[in-house]
Amino acid sequence: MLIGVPKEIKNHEYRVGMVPASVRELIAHGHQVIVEHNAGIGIGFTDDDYTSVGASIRQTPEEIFAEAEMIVKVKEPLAEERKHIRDGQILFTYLHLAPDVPQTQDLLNSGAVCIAYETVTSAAGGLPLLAPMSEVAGRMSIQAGAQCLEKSRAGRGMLLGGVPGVSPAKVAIIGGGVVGSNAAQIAVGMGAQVVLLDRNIDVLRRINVQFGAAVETVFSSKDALERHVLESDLVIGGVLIPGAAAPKLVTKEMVHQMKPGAAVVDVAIDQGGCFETSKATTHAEPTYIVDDVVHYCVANMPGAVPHTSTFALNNATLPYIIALANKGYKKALADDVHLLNGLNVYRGQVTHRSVAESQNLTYVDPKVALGL
Ligand SMILES: NC(=O)C1=CN([C@@H]2O[C@H](COP(=O)(O)OP(=O)(O)OC[C@H]3O[C@@H](n4cnc5c(N)ncnc54)[C@H](O)[C@@H]3O)[C@@H](O)[C@H]2O)C=CC1
Ligand SMILES: CC(=O)C(=O)O
Ligand SMILES: [Mg+2]
Repeated sequence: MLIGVPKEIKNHEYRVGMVPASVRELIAHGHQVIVEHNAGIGIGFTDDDYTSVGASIRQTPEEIFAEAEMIVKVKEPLAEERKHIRDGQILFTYLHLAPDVPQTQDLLNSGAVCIAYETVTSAAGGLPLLAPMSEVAGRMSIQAGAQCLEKSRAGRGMLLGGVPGVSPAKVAIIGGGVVGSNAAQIAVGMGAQVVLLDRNIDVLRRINVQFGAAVETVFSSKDALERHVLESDLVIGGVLIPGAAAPKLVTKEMVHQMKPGAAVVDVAIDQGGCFETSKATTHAEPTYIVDDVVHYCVANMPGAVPHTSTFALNNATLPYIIALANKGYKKALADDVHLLNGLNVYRGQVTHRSVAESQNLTYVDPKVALGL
């Protein structure tokens, strides 16, 4: 198969879909790989690093999209990339379609086979291609939140861990999955007072086993959520209903009642965000203020640490890229129900139930769509 790796064009996005070591593996499997000029330069990989393992370089994204049978990316294709996606082409990347109507329409119109990293599942019940980036974003969320609490960012001017004789900041983490547990780890490490809310008791049990008394676990009723959000200096949003738009758990009124200079980091912004006041921001301008509350809502947080993130992501995606390339999409999807769960759009049809429901579109069972 001919596989194409374009350079990412989202604001301050320096990750790349495949590192040279992965390209080498695909070439060892008998495939061809074309890489856009300087696609890996943000993490120090030159064109020579790619050609030395057997890839060919193309100067423009147009050439990559025109030639490749499968496109391997990191972020969802932006409007100018979507113009190039072709009928029958495989697109393997994060998509986050539920809150993104224009992207969904363009992908439906393209006729492409669009497999979203974030809805691929695993036998263990997790989301193996989302997890590595959620680990990164969860850990970063506390770093970002700590900066938002600084006075220069319009924060309350509080140190997360306090100092002897002065209380630490209170951090509420909504959602105890991969983002939430990684955020808790860093917040505890920095000495904050940490409360974690989830609606799944098994998740709260796991957090309790992991952190003991260092993290207070709370069942996320409306009442408890409101109380802890209003009491906190920093609130992290890390909820997910796979494939669906994030539930708006923190209302405008709650934000209005938060302490002046408190901060929120809405990691779930890539699925639309779980604060009513959230709107996606970029690394160039990561924060804005609503009702004296600092909001950090960057939709590609791991892009800020592309070295760590690219390797973490590529370690997880490589086996699936190899399966798609070796078997072709039909057999790869037929053989692996977990990869099939990643199929969001198939040649003009929405094949993920939550995406379809989020946008009132007709859902077609992926097995029916593929004729399996
Ligand atoms: N902004 C960024 O750069 C990044 C964003 N993300 C996003 O972060 C979000 C969380 O991802 P993961 O931690 O991997 O998901 P996960 O599935 O591991 O955890 C989500 C948790 O949310 C909980 N939850 C769902 N509905 C809830 C509710 N109403 N109240 C309280 N808890 C609720 C679930 O029980 C689960 O424990 C996703 O939207 C993901 O796409 C992930 C990586 C990077
Ligand atoms: C998951 C995601 O949105 C990211 O890694 O950018
Ligand atoms: Mg206020």
